Amino acid sequence: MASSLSFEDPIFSSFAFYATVVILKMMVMSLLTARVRLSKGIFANAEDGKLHKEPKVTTTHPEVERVRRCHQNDIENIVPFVLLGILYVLSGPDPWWAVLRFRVFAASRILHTICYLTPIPQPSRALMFGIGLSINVQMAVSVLRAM
Ligand SMILES: N[C@@H](CCC(=O)N[C@@H](CS)C(=O)NCC(=O)O)C(=O)O
Repeated sequence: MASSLSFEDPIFSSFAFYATVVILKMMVMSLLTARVRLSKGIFANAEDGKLHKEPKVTTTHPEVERVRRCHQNDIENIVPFVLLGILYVLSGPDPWWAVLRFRVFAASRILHTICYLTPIPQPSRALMFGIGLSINVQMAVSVLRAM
């Protein structure tokens, strides 16, 4: 049965919740990057460090770049999740599977960040990335099969 993009639709309502959770998580990465920059005095542009005691302008600091890569990885995976998720909801998926997919995706992205920033040895991060990617592929296949 087809679903609709209404909060009264339980599948869309679940999607909206988990999509918002992962979007907020992704937005937090900007704040984390700023925090690492300020604590280390590392800036991407000369004008950014004007108020810092000992500013250093570089785009190769390992800790700053790690947070930035983590943010970039979120963008590569969470943007497709949000776009595919809308199409997936409209394709009328099985509610149990749909909610499970949204939950597993959100958990995998939160754990991916923890693995990246801690850092926890591989293949933990690769596994979390793979789980999230697999959910996106599953939703894409469901959408194509609904045509
Ligand atoms: N753009 C990614 C594509 C592959 C990917 O996302 N791999 C996962 C698991 S190893 C990852 O966390 N990559 C680290 C990253 O994107 O910085 C990369 O360059 O690694």
